[in-house]
Amino acid sequence: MADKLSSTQRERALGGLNGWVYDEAGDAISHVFKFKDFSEAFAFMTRVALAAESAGHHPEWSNSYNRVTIVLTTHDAGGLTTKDMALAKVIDTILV
Ligand SMILES: C[C@H](O)[C@H](O)[C@H]1CNC2=NC(N)=NC(=O)C2=N1
Repeated sequence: MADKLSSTQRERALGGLNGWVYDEAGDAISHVFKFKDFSEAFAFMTRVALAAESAGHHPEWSNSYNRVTIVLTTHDAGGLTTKDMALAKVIDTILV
């Protein structure tokens, strides 16, 4: 199982991501994505779902019309790990 990140590791990893924010209470990172419409939002979710499944690491997320909120944390470890940072990086690349 992946180890929880130290605050130094976390800040360094966050610096390499695009627009993710740290939630201290949940020891998680989150990002609210906005799209043109539901179709675009759901297409994004489909791509993230496939990437998550192949990584064996899954987001907590919600969707409302053109908005997708993603929260990443590692349940098995009880907080943020490299798996969350790696999935966030993949999600960033899906967006471009
Ligand atoms: C057995 C399986 O790999 C684990 O249950 C994985 C699946 N996806 C997961 N996703 C997340 N976000 N946290 C986990 O601890 C986790 N565990």
